[in-house]
Amino acid sequence: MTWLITGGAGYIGAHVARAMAGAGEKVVVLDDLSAAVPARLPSDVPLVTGSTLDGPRLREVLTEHGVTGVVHLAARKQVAESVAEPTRYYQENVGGLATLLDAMAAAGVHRLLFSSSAAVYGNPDVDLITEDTPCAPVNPYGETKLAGEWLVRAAGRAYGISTVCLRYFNVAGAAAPELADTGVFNIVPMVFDRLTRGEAPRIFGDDYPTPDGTCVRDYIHVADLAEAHLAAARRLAGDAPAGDLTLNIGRGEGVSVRELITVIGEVSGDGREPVVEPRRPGDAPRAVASAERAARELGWRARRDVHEMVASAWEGWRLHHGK
Ligand SMILES: O=c1ccn([C@@H]2O[C@H](COP(=O)(O)OP(=O)(O)O[C@H]3O[C@H](CO)[C@@H](O)[C@H](O)[C@H]3O)[C@@H](O)[C@H]2O)c(=O)[nH]1
Repeated sequence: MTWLITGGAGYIGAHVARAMAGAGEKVVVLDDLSAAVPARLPSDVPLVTGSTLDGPRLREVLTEHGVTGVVHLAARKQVAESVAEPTRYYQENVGGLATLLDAMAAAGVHRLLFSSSAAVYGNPDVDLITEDTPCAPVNPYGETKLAGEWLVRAAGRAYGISTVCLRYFNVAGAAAPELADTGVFNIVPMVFDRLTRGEAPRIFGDDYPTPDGTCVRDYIHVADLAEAHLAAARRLAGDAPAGDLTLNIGRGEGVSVRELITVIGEVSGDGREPVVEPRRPGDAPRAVASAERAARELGWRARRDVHEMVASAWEGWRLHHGK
């Protein structure tokens, strides 16, 4: 197998590229460098600069590198931006995927791993979200991921492509400091940012129907997530056809905002009391995966806990922000 990883120079992509290359898989990365740190990639992984919207370029890369499977992560992923610029999200996330699927069909590539999101579920009122929980996304970002899954399955049937869709829950941490997320869009870097400025962390609402009143999420270490990709890629490459698997990728364990901020205080040595602010529009009280199907289908389970996520993210934060 030779795997093309689209978006492979981004935060999650570089972890996947390293995990797959480190496990002996042959890997090529395609990235438009819009959110990339190319130095994240191992030196023996070729980096092709290009967009998944560019069909001729995609066909060229698939053919020239003898690609036999694709791990498609290239996408825009900010919820607020998707609300402000929905057409861009549909164009890049759904249009880019359609272009990629056409190129794969033309080049005879029959295996695809698609990066989806827990955002496809919206705000379901359940204790554990299974893959059969109805999908009802509440923002354009989640819609593009759900539409992407539909397209993946339809094209899989039409073109004979085996597919796996991985629905990531809340990704955090870093496998090495230089691989850390440089964006400040999710709770862990947002709290680090506040502490670095000498400000109290913010809790967006403490009147939710949860044990401590703050929102509960299923945080997953990006190194575990990368290992899930490796397991899924091997499943796709194996003799037993994968068909069209759809899997939650989480730990199956809920952690509240207040609990997470306590861990961040312990790790950073700055345990100042958070301030409670109004609820952030659109937040679900609880979003926790059932991780059973992934365990059954891939023999994969997350191994790293929240403390490890926060500690590794903090090392990366200190490297990038010179603290
Ligand atoms: O300073 C902060 C930042 C966040 N939060 C809360 O922390 C929780 C987690 O927030 P965030 O890290 O922004 O993640 P989510 O809103 O859960 O969304 C993430 O996780 C989803 C999958 O579960 C993905 O679809 C999204 O793209 C990704 O941003 C939410 O309840 C927020 O209200 C705070 O209380 N204070």
